[in-house]
Amino acid sequence: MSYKIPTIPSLAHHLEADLRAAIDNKTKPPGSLGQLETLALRLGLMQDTLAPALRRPASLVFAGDHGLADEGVSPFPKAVTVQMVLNFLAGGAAINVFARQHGLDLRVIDAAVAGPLPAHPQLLDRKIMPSGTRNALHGPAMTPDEVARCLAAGDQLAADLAAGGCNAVIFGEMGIGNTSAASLLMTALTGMPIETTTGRGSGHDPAGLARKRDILARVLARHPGATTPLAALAAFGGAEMAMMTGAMLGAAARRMVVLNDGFIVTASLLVAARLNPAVLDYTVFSHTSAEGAHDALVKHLGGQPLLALDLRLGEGTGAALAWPLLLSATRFLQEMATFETASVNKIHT
Ligand SMILES: Cc1cc2ncn([C@H]3O[C@H](COP(=O)(O)O)[C@@H](O)[C@H]3O)c2cc1C
Ligand SMILES: O=C(O)c1cccnc1
Repeated sequence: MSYKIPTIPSLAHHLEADLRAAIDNKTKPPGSLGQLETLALRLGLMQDTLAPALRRPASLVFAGDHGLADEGVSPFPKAVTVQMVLNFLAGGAAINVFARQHGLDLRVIDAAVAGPLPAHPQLLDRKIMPSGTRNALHGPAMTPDEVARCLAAGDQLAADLAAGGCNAVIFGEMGIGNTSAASLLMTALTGMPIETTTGRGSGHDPAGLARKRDILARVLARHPGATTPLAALAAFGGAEMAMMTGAMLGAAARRMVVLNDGFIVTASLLVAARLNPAVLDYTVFSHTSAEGAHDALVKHLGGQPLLALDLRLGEGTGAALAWPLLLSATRFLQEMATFETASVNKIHT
């Protein structure tokens, strides 16, 4: 299987002055809607229009298991991945609640969940590895071919969503052990030390965190050559992360908004940005996670998160919570009166 890194179109910079003027002509002091103005401008540049609009948003939870979870890098057992996927399908997880609240179409993508799953209208079977990734302490988590298949499946997912009229993707994930994969990718690709890139994940105590760091240092030492994006994905995984990387690049290639989430989604974005930095032109950073490394990674990528709610859940919950702010950005631009239409004085005479 070969995967071609997609070309991502440049932002519509020719519209920048007109968008700025449209925003400044609304009945408010210039700049007073702060980051919402920046968002409105960026959405116009992404969509190549003076009237950006968000259509058929999709909330995607990419799920996969990690062989490294067998080493105890997570305080929770591997089985929780499949159990949580069933919970998503039953509508009982946090992301289900927020997706319902905001009218978001929720889909779970099985990239590598260890265990059979029932057919379900919200479940997309894209299983690349039926038992999850391999244990990165003993060898590569994935083969280069498995990585390519994940990236291609992610791209196809973006293509299918675009064909259905969707122009905004809300990224989320589920996979016990995937904060470890995220930390390993971050260290391998940025050079930041394991102490900086590794946190409590789903809730380690200090002793558990020390053990996790020790294991991750041993994994890193096992893969000294894994410093390019594709080599790092193969060494550390996970399949759900590689699929997100492919879907992010595919979404940006189709001028869709990439709504980023917490630590694991951002590590997948780091890989995407190393493959094609233009993906960041289409990315909105939804929140800063309480997982300490997230802040450092967002800064590394130059992101400006909308929310800081001390979330440390994943699933796309931070992105779903930020969604109405994106809607507000498009709606003030569409619906607010201008100084002229509302006969409001613009300058002191
Ligand atoms: C019940 C439960 C629900 C979750 N939903 C998301 N995560 C989050 O925690 C996991 C990563 O943390 P670690 O690397 O420590 O395993 C991922 O599945 C992430 O989505 C959950 C974790 C648990 C336990
Ligand atoms: O930041 C996140 O998304 C996160 C942090 C800890 C555990 N799971 C997810």
